[in-house]
Amino acid sequence: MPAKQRKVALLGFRSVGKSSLAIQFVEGHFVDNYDPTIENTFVKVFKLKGQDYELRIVDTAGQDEFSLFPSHYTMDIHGYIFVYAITSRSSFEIVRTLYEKLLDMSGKQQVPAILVGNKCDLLRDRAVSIEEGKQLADYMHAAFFETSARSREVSTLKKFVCIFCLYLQPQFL
Ligand SMILES: Nc1nc2c(ncn2[C@@H]2O[C@H](COP(=O)(O)OP(=O)(O)OP(=O)(O)O)[C@@H](O)[C@H]2O)c(=O)[nH]1
Repeated sequence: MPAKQRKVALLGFRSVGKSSLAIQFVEGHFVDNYDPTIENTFVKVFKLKGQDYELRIVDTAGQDEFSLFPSHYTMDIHGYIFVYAITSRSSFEIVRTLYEKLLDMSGKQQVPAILVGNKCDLLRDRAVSIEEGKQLADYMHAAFFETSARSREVSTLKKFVCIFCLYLQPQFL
């Protein structure tokens, strides 16, 4: 059976750990230094329930409320991973704005999305509660996870990739 192609985009504020999550998932290591992304695509091929998948992860540049939402992210993407850092209130608040911009630009009422609260290894610096994360995820009709690229919560990363590969709603494909 040929590999199924899937493409997801990582969206969120600057420095929340989008690249770190992608690198941890695809290459299996943590990058300590901060190197702002312009745009990068990671590819991972793997088997899930007997089916081969070729997953492309588009790592986007950090966005804020003033950024113009790049229109090409509204096309040819199977699902979106919105990332904030649990240590940054502003990174959490920006997610709703980005999500609304995406809906507005794509003309859709809903998109397949996962909300990820990253940096959960920094519990002492927590600025966003799990409850708030869940509430935002409900608003977005998204699955919700807290994770850490640093402490290798790879099982969590696998979980959300599985969601995109197996359970995407046909109407969005
Ligand atoms: N403690 C901790 N630090 C992290 C984690 N994830 C990323 N970082 C650090 O946060 C900084 C930013 O990480 P990046 O992965 O470059 O963030 P980004 O969202 O891709 O940033 P932009 O390219 O600006 O959009 C780096 O110094 C990482 O080492 C995490 O889970 N825990």
